Amino acid sequence: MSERLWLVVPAAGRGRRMGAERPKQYLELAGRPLMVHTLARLHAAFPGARLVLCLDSADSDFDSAWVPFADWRRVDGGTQRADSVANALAAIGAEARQDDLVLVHDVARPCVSVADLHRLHACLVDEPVGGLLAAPVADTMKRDDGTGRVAATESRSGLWHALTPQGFRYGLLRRALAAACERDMAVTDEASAIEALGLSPRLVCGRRDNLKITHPEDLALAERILAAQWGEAPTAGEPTAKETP
Ligand SMILES: Nc1ccn([C@@H]2O[C@H](COP(=O)(O)OP(=O)(O)OP(=O)(O)O)[C@@H](O)[C@H]2O)c(=O)n1
Ligand SMILES: C[C@](O)(CO)[C@H](O)COP(=O)(O)O
Repeated sequence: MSERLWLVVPAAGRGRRMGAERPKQYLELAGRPLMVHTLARLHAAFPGARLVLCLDSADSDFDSAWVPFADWRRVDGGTQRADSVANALAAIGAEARQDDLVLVHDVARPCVSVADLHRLHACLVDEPVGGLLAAPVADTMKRDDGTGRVAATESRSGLWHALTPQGFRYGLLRRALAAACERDMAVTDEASAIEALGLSPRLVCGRRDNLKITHPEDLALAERILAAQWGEAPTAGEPTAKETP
């Protein structure tokens, strides 16, 4: 299969659950804007990839000097995450081949390890359906009764947390997102759009510390994760040592 790799980074969210004065991708994390960490990790893993960065059209915080990729472009985000990703795919329609691999990674996941990125890519190179990084659920699962009390304990067997990146062939992913949009389906990740076509994306076991920064307390946790991954207090520059799980 083709070796051309596209990276789509949805970064057009407003960070409402974070409740900060600016979108969370611009908050400081270990001395740098959160987005810088995410882009640095992706670049460390795939320096020759082509990047498509989805940004809010009214974004005034972004600085193009943060982008380490030689081949990159900015596209406007959409109303939902899936709309941002669909815009990115439409923007590269004239260049992308149907079987090009597209990895979609949330800007809000700055702790993704280079080892996981490489493992996912290796698993997807000859995988026509595509797949995603995911982590098996480790806790006992409760269902609530709607009043704040437990209605039932659910089996965790076979349950996984969906992480990113999620990687699919360009043509398949574009078709899947268009079909989901036509059916007005709420898709919170790429895999669910592919599943709606009757296909089964591959689950690639990833590290649990590939945290999606969502709530205020996640920032401090992510700083500790980055420090542990680097094996030292975080400083400027590329994360290198102790990246392999
Ligand atoms: N219209 C949107 C909504 C989200 N995202 C991106 O999708 C990822 C996952 O979304 P989430 O964590 O929900 O981010 P926000 O939408 O920013 O957060 P919130 O839902 O709390 O507002 C983030 O990288 C976010 O920037 C996007 O590109 N376009
Ligand atoms: C894509 C994703 O990160 C997988 O866990 C997630 O679905 C996006 O988060 P959201 O909060 O639903 O936008």
